[in-house]
Amino acid sequence: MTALIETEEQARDYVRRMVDQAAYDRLVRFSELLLAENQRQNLISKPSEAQIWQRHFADSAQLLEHVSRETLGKGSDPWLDLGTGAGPPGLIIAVLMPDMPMKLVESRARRVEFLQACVDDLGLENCEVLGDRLERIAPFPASVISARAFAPLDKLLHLSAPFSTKATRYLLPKGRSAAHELNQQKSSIRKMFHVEQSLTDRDAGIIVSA
Ligand SMILES: C[S@@+](CC[C@H](N)C(=O)[O-])C[C@H]1O[C@@H](n2cnc3c(N)ncnc32)[C@H](O)[C@@H]1O
Repeated sequence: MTALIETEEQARDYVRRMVDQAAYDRLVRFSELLLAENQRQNLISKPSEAQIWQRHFADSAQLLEHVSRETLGKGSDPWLDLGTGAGPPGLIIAVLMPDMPMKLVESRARRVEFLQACVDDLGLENCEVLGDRLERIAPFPASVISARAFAPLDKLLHLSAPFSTKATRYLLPKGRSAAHELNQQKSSIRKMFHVEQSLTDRDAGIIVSA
């Protein structure tokens, strides 16, 4: 198992090892855009500004440990990220996997504007921002559904069900509540998911479908 990522330097190294120079440069540019916009709207917590690689970029990038990158890419059903907000994890994944069709759903207008400006600035042709509530978006089959800090697990599964197929992989960073949230579900749901250790927080987990 990859060692826990405990510092900004380790987080940068972890992400850097995953990407080529062009993608790494895009992430550096995105960090600048995010920090600048965080002065205008509340996108990420102030304490996390100094830990952007650990708390946001590596925390998002680690989701790729739980998918088969060989089977995802051009021609795949889209990866759907719910409630993308400031960008994590969907926009970071879009940078890391430039061939993967990404759809980022976000309902708040100022966040949608920011996400779209980032997509344009970074030239992310694989990435579409869907600026509406998830409930109002026409369903499509998603190869992966990710969501960080979006909704409680039962609500999340209910809202995302129209986008889910037998082949859909759920990747749900759930912080410290992961195991507890999963244990609260009925047994048919519990059997479909398990909890993976987060690499960026020893007490956090990622709920992953089988
Ligand atoms: C707490 S933020 C998390 C943002 C980001 N995923 C992160 O981890 O930093 C949750 C986001 O989900 C969006 N959201 C909540 N319910 C939504 C819905 N039904 N449809 C689309 N977006 C929604 C909110 O506007 C907000 O930006």
